[in-house]
Amino acid sequence: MRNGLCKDLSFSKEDREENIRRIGQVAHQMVQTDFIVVCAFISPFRDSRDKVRALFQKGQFIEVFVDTPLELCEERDVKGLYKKARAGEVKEFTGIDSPYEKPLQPEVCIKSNNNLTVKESAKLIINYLEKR
Ligand SMILES: Nc1ncnc2c1ncn2[C@@H]1O[C@H](COP(=O)(O)OS(=O)(=O)O)[C@@H](OP(=O)(O)O)[C@H]1O
Ligand SMILES: Nc1ncnc2c1ncn2[C@@H]1O[C@H](COP(=O)(O)OP(=O)(O)O)[C@@H](O)[C@H]1O
Repeated sequence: MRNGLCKDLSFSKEDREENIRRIGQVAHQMVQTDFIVVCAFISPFRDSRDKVRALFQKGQFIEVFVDTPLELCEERDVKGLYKKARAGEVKEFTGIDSPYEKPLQPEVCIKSNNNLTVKESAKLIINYLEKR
């Protein structure tokens, strides 16, 4: 999305809101035509997530919170961006100088610091889908 449909957007609060709004609209259109859509975006603002949720029928929108402490994100630092953010080379970086509002009642919460493998974490989502 950020390479295409949203490439005009920055990481300011307003642009992140617009990013998630567009993503929600596209996902909604796709769900209308019977796609199952999986989105993995930071979506740091509760209000933006709730607005997307409101587009869908009850039970159609499943919020998965991958709950990872900042220290662990920084330890993993897969792309070296936390280091750059700490050095002031990347601005408005989530968790450093841009906020993240934790979901209050996500359908699924995956604690990423409890030594589960990626596969075991994914299984928690599958379990939720199978049970409902
Ligand atoms: N300042 C800043 N803050 C947060 N993230 C940043 C920033 N700059 C770049 N990136 C990279 O952009 C990807 C996250 O974009 P999202 O569209 O998910 O963000 S948001 O939902 O609009 O907040 C994510 O990339 P991927 O890991 O490739 O998904 C981030 O690493
Ligand atoms: N249990 C786990 N759950 C999720 N990611 C994990 C776990 N253990 C290690 N990792 C690693 O954490 C990193 C997550 O990075 P990334 O995919 O960039 O996440 P995000 O886009 O959500 O920030 C990957 O390198 C992944 O292998």
